Amino acid sequence: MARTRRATAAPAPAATVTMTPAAMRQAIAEGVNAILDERAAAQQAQNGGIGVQAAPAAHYHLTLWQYRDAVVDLLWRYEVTAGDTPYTSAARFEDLNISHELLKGLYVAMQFERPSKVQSITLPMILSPLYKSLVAQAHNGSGKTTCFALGMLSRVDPKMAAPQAICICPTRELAIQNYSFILDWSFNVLVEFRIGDSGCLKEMF
Ligand SMILES: Nc1ncnc2c1ncn2[C@@H]1O[C@H](COP(=O)(O)OP(=O)(O)OP(=O)(O)O)[C@@H](O)[C@H]1O
Repeated sequence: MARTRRATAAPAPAATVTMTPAAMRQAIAEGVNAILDERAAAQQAQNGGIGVQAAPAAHYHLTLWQYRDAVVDLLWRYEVTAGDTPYTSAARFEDLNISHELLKGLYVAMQFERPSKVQSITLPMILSPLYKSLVAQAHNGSGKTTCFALGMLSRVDPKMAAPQAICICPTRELAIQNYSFILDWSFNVLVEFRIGDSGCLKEMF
């Protein structure tokens, strides 16, 4: 149901809009309010024209959570602005500055069809100039590992036989998990990966 309602209130397409974070927050608030207004109107119609009371804050947050997909979709429609550099979110992996080998890994080895939401927003920031630092937060299993793995691999030069990227993990288990993920999808990229501890780093450099 939320999807149908959202379609009627669709904002302008990404290509025409550049937004600051504040303007984006405002647009999200307006989008969510529009959804809530429609919902209240529908309830009012169901109640024979009797209006419903304004939602208390806790209820509003709960509703916002229920409509999180709508919020993310609204976010996704706009250009993402980081500092003074605007990035357009990517709908396809081909829209990104990634090599043929890495694309093949995504499509053939991993069988991904298109970027997840966190990927579509963060990958343009990681893969295009000015290559700014990025801190991203998203749900478990939303595709964050692919973001930083792609970021690392796309900046490595396979012709240079020297350590070029380090992925620091809080536990050895996570390091092993990331290692096997990267091995799986970068099967055709001529780069060597090692897993180790601080001693291993000394040895490598
Ligand atoms: N674009 C995509 N299309 C389809 N599947 C994907 C995509 N990106 C990631 N996945 C798959 O979704 C699963 C979770 O991805 P990933 O491990 O990158 O998420 P995560 O956000 O890092 O998870 P966690 O927070 O648990 O570390 C994996 O099986 C991965 O292969």
